[in-house]
Amino acid sequence: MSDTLAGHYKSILELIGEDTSREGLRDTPARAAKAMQYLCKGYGDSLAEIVNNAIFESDTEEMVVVKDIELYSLCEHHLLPFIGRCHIAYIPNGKVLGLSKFARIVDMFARRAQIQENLTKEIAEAVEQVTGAYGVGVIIEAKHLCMMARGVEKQNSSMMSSVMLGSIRTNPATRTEFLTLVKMNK
Ligand SMILES: Nc1nc2c(ncn2[C@@H]2O[C@H](COP(=O)(O)OP(=O)(O)OP(=O)(O)O)[C@@H](O)[C@H]2O)c(=O)[nH]1
Ligand SMILES: [Zn+2]
Repeated sequence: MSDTLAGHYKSILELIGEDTSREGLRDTPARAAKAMQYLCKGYGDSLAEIVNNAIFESDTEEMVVVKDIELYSLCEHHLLPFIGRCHIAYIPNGKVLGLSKFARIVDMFARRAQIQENLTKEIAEAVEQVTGAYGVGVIIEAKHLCMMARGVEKQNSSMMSSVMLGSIRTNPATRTEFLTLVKMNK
């Protein structure tokens, strides 16, 4: 698979007018293949393996927020990176999830070809599925290289997307609490 991918990168380099035998490019097809496989490694992950049973009993029913989780993803339209931060809130229902697992869930879905809206939804649904929480909220703020380095070339615009599920969706006070906690200390 790696060799096939490297072969395709070699063809791409030739098609853009490069000389693939020059010293600087000799290992580039193999490197690029490895990098692309890394950027897309989320396809190989499963939620159960990622979570690794790190779910703990707890009687807290107060909102937990994990914010500013960096994310690197690939826009599925141009295969260019979009880069940003993800904020996740949930209201536990008898169980809390190991802290690092939120970042692992973000990576599992970000490390694929994505659009931001679907990424946001997939993270929210995974957190809901794993925790059985009363409510889940996910916000992503990201900058898309396809809008910065090419196309409309807008350097300062960013995209915000959100998905609220359960009580965070239906209870306006809870939703406001999440938004307030995300904005704190910014
Ligand atoms: N909604 C959404 N759109 C995205 C995302 N990433 C990239 N896009 C958009 O996908 C669209 C693809 O539009 P097309 O007209 O098919 O492609 P294009 O000619 O390369 O578009 P331009 O970027 O406008 O030059 C563009 O408007 C991109 O900005 C994303 O995560 N969410
Ligand atoms: Zn794009």
